[in-house]
Amino acid sequence: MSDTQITHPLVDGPVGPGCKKVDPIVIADGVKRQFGGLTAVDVAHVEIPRNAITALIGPNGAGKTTFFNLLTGFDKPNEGNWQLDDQSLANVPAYKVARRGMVRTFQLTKSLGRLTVLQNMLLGARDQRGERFLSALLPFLWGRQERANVERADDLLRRFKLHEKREDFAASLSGGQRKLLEMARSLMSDPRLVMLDEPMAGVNPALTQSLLDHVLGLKDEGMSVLFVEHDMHMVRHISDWVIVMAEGKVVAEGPPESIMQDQAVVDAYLGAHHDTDLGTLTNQQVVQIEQEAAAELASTDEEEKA
Ligand SMILES: Nc1ncnc2c1ncn2[C@@H]1O[C@H](COP(=O)(O)OP(=O)(O)OP(=O)(O)O)[C@@H](O)[C@H]1O
Repeated sequence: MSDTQITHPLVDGPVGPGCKKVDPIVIADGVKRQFGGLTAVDVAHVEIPRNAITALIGPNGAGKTTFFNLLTGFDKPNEGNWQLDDQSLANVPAYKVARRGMVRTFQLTKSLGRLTVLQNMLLGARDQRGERFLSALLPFLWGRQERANVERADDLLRRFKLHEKREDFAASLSGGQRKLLEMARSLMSDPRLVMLDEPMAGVNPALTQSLLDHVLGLKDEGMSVLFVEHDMHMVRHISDWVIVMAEGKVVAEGPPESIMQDQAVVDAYLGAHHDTDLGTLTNQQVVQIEQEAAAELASTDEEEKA
């Protein structure tokens, strides 16, 4: 495949794995993470474009989540460097990475489910002055900050149509509403780069469009987005750029329309089933096909018994 011939407005030079971007927000070099004998991540060089929506895709076990965890300080690499704008983030703990503007959504776990929606939002605030020594001595500072945080939380909850649920336990939200809350919470700290981990997982079709619109809205507000997703519908429809990982490495990158045709991507995803159209087979369709097959089998069984 002649990657070297292709150019793109986001890219400085030829398009291909590890290509330089015109205006990168993140640059990572030589990032490696091993678990025992397994090399989960081995990224030689990758750049994330600014003010664009970038999808990180790849088969199960490709190292996407591990790479996410490394970039955001939730895990430590064996080696490697990366920076957000001019600031190196290697060995910076997760809470400081978030303060510097790179925020990842984190799942609404059981314990967070026992907090209200509003309390969850306040957990995402950048500057929890009430916890600081000086603020403990000067409680009026705390009060002012707290009010500002609640105001911001309320604004975001209105925007994400969760305001009526403000005082409800987060555990009572539907799968899609949880995803919206996770996204809204990440915006509490005014990030420059929002990292979304499988934003479509468990979201029913009624909320899909709303979620997609919210992600597009982040870009309109000047943020950059990096998301991990298996749902090819989402990847195809909202991403400006797609990075493909397999066996810990970046094996392809490019705009969605051309990446879906790329032989390395087809190989990584589909193995021998090359003639399946990657772009049209979404997770929901796979579930539907499986359900139809199960129903078909059940009815065949019934007929045989009769
Ligand atoms: N804490 C860990 N201990 C040992 N092995 C791990 C650990 N975390 C991840 N791995 C391994 O590292 C590899 C990459 O896993 P990772 O979860 O990053 O892949 P992924 O691309 O996100 O996969 P998926 O799409 O299934 O979520 C896998 O082989 C996985 O089993």
